[in-house]
Amino acid sequence: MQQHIQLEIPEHLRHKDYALAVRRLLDLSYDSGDLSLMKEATAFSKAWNSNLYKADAAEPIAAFFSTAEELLAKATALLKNTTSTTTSLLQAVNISKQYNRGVFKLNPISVQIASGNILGVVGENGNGKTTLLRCLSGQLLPDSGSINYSLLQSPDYYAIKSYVAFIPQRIPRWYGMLKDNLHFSASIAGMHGYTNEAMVEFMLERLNLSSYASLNWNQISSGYRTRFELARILLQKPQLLILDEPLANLDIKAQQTILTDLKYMTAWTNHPMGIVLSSQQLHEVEKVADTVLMIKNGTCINHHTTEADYKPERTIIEIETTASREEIAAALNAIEATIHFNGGFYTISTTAADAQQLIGSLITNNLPVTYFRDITHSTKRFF
Ligand SMILES: Nc1ncnc2c1ncn2[C@@H]1O[C@H](COP(=O)(O)OP(=O)(O)OP(=O)(O)O)[C@@H](O)[C@H]1O
Repeated sequence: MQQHIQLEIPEHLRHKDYALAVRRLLDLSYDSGDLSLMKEATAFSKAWNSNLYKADAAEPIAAFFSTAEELLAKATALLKNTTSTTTSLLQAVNISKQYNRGVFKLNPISVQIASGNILGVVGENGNGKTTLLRCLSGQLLPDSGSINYSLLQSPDYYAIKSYVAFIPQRIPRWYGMLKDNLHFSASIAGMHGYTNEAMVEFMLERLNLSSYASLNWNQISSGYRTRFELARILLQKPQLLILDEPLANLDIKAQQTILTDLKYMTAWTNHPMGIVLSSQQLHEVEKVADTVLMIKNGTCINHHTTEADYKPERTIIEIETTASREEIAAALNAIEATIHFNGGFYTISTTAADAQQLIGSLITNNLPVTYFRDITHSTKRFF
């Protein structure tokens, strides 16, 4: 369970996870709903990112801690007694889709999405992830089945468009200065004057985009384009955010940052939201998704919440090692297991031991293991 944010921040400070503490203070200020506090938190984060709180490389100066504590106290006093509750946002039952051209068919799939939750849709290229996401976002009409947008009284095209935001893999280009586009979007969402200014500055800082705000589309990489689009969409406060392959253009560090940020964002009490994202990065998605749906050739082959309801019969691990198959088998001793090699790593599967016993056996026998992962509960076991 996610710790209450105002209790979490002192822990981050104590453990010297300063950058995370600053990001969470921004979240806390947003939850307070107080614009002037958000402005203060934004200024604090900007000062941090400009190294103004670092006299030398080692530790931040005292003003960093006093400002952080002051912001924390102000936000805590302002917070309404709200905890993020889970509300159903969308229920799709047996939706299917076939295009006029081609042979691809999305076979009947049912999904439910609630606020505060992330649904990860995983699968390899061309298996139907985008088709499903476009159906859920109202861009494609399914051939059969039904989609209920739970909080919408009359789900016409415009109502669905403001309820569900869809960020495609290839984002249409923006014209002009990036921050001007954000001010424009905020004003369409009804934010003017001081509110518009404060919200755009906040969103830029929260997504670590402030130093790129005066650039234009051609001057930023595709990873930053995704983040700018995310900032633009968040200013419109959709109930449901659907992202198609948001990790595709990001390096591994940026992938992890955006996934944790998305997880934090679903817990914003000031703007509760559900998220659906598609990806081929199964391992990364599993770390943050509450539910993972795997699609193969247009069919959902696995749909599970991660993962109390799944009782595995076999233990499955994958390892990377320079040892041979024979050496692995010898190191496993009496544990009867099947060993597969895919050219990169070995997959070991057994009903006779748990993951600790397997890896314990390999390590005790001095096998040089450079990577290990227990995939017993992972969707990866279906690959
Ligand atoms: N408008 C269309 N008309 C005909 N076929 C289409 C159309 N859009 C997609 N397809 C086909 O449907 C199949 C599934 O495509 P889809 O984009 O949903 O898969 P995906 O899992 O998102 O793949 P990727 O990861 O490559 O984006 C593919 O074979 C694709 O060529």
